[in-house]
Amino acid sequence: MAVYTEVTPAQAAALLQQLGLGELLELRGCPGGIENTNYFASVQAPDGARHEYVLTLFERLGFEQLPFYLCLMQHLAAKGIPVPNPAPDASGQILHRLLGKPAALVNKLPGQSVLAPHPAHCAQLGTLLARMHLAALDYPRQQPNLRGLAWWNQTAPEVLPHLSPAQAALLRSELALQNELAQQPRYHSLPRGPVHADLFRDNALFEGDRLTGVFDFYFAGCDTWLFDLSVALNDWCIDLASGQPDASRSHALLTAYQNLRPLSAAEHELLPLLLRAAALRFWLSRLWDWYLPRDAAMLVPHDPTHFERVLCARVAHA
Ligand SMILES: Nc1ncnc2c1ncn2[C@@H]1O[C@H](COP(=O)(O)OP(=O)(O)OP(=O)(O)O)[C@@H](O)[C@H]1O
Ligand SMILES: N[C@@H](CCO)C(=O)O
Repeated sequence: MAVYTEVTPAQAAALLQQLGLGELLELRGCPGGIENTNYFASVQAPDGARHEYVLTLFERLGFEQLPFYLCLMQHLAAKGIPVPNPAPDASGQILHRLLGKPAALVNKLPGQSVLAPHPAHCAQLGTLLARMHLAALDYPRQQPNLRGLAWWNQTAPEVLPHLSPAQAALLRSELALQNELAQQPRYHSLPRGPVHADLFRDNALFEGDRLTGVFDFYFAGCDTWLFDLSVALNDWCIDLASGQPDASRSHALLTAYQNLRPLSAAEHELLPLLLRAAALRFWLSRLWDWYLPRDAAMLVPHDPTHFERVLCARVAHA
């Protein structure tokens, strides 16, 4: 259960009152997630209707980074993209403070994650990803992807001492390749904008087979659209048992994405390298969580070897 900071019903009720949302009926600690404290809150609105919210206390992120993520969610929601919409107080503030920590209250999206997606699920995700990219084009705030190349370069030396010679060679050569790519004009020609950057299958919900929304924007940042697409392809379209890409799911996701936002010639050319970049990003972050846990009690690390296999598969297919 991801509750690192206990919130009492009275404390949650006071925040709901402050936001004018109504009376707290029930507060439940929320299972899943490794980064933040999450509670589900059932609320009776002043008009008597019952609404479900998610109360998040941010354990990793500070007050300075959060407006980028929360305002992006607000921007996308205002354009009809099914993402959680942070609730404002009377002065329009959507970043709150609870127990000294930054906090947000968002609507709870309906549905469940589909952890074994079929091509039809991937196609819906591809469509939504393209819609999000286009809808975020006029988002005015800037913040880099804080898990981008600069972070990879900074983090690699910390994890390298823990790796076997073969793993270290792979990490060094892939990092060198990405640093070289970042110098090239064709890389700088790629379209970019605010992107989710962590759109895994556990960050999307479906009701039956219908995609009802995506959430967890707390790794979002300005980066290439192709990187974001590659992150999604490396999760939704990979066979978890073998680490190998699944051709029919990849085709479905890419085709649906391109129906709304066709890839340029440079994007087609660079997709194999960005798939390697996206695999490297999550191999590195998982290695970092695995070997250098920030707080052992707080973090249940994901298995890094999965992304080592995905990276090897992407290198082999390149
Ligand atoms: N707006 C929402 N609507 C519905 N469910 C949500 C929403 N936000 C979070 N959840 C639920 O809470 C769980 C944890 O949320 P989330 O993944 O954001 O936590 P986290 O600690 O930031 O996770 P992660 O490990 O993915 O970084 C999700 O798996 C999901 O079930
Ligand atoms: N999606 C990340 C976790 C951070 O949200 C991973 O699977 O490594």
